[in-house]
Amino acid sequence: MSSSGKYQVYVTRSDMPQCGIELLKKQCDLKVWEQASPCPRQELLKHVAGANGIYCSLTDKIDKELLDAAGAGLKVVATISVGHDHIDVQECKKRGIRIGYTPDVLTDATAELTLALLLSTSRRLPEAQNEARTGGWVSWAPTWMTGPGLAGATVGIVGFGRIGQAVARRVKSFNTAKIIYFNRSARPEAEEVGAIKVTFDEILTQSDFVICCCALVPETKEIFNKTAFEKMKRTAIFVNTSRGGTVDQDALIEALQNNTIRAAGLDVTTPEPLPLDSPLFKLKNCIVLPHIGSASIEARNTMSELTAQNILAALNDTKMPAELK
Ligand SMILES: O=CC(=O)O
Repeated sequence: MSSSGKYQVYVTRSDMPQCGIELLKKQCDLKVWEQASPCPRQELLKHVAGANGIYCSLTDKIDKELLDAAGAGLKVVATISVGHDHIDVQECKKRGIRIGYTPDVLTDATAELTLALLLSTSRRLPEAQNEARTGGWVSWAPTWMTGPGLAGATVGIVGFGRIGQAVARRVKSFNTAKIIYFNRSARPEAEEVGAIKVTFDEILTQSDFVICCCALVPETKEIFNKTAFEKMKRTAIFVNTSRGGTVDQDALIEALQNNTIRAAGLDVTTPEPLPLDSPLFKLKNCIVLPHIGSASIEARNTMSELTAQNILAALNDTKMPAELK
């Protein structure tokens, strides 16, 4: 606690949506990294000292070293993200530090972005816009700027949690022929959209569109590797809105360069930001977005409020609205 008798919360960047920050201010003393960019590691280690709560984002690595730097008074780490691969969950559990995250409230936004990326990639929107702007649009042409449609296609979804399901519901409205999914366990929600559980190999070999929506855990690290891309149809479109770590990126680059698959739409990469000299930026058959899956105004505001509510609940030893168990 600070000298005012209030809990101290460290906020790792200055541009967190204010609605959450205002909630916290009413009850806590806030220290905020002064820049609208990730707090550099050494600064972060210094600034978290004595904090009872940390409001962080997916760019902050919350590991043993950071927890040590915060000290024994730390009760809660709350991330403004649904993904939590940046947090050493076991280490937090061991120390009795509770973890807050933001499931559900970003599901629609992320599913919307996934569909936007899917359609932009298949129908080549950035390439087409570039042609229109730079004189490539000479006349309407029957085979120019064509790409595969979703109607009649088989769509494979890897990871059938909240976001995978929301993607499936949206995809279905495009009159797809079949939706298949790969997930650790069968999901009853699949029935609603007629999605069928298959093996990972079946996803690869049968899908016209392969969409990665799974969490990054040891079992999903680089599941999209050279072998996986080679099993996909040569006409397949690959979309990733989960984490860059699910993909062996060099293998993907090779698959795109050699037309082993048709195209890829990526909202996530390794590393982030993706260096400007990455071959991915040079490929016409690849769209790279800067990790904006949840970036609807509404979702980001709600995520910030939920992050604040998670912190307040943990500091008051009550039920957190979204605690990672
Ligand atoms: O990637 C975004 C999130 O995990 O919320």
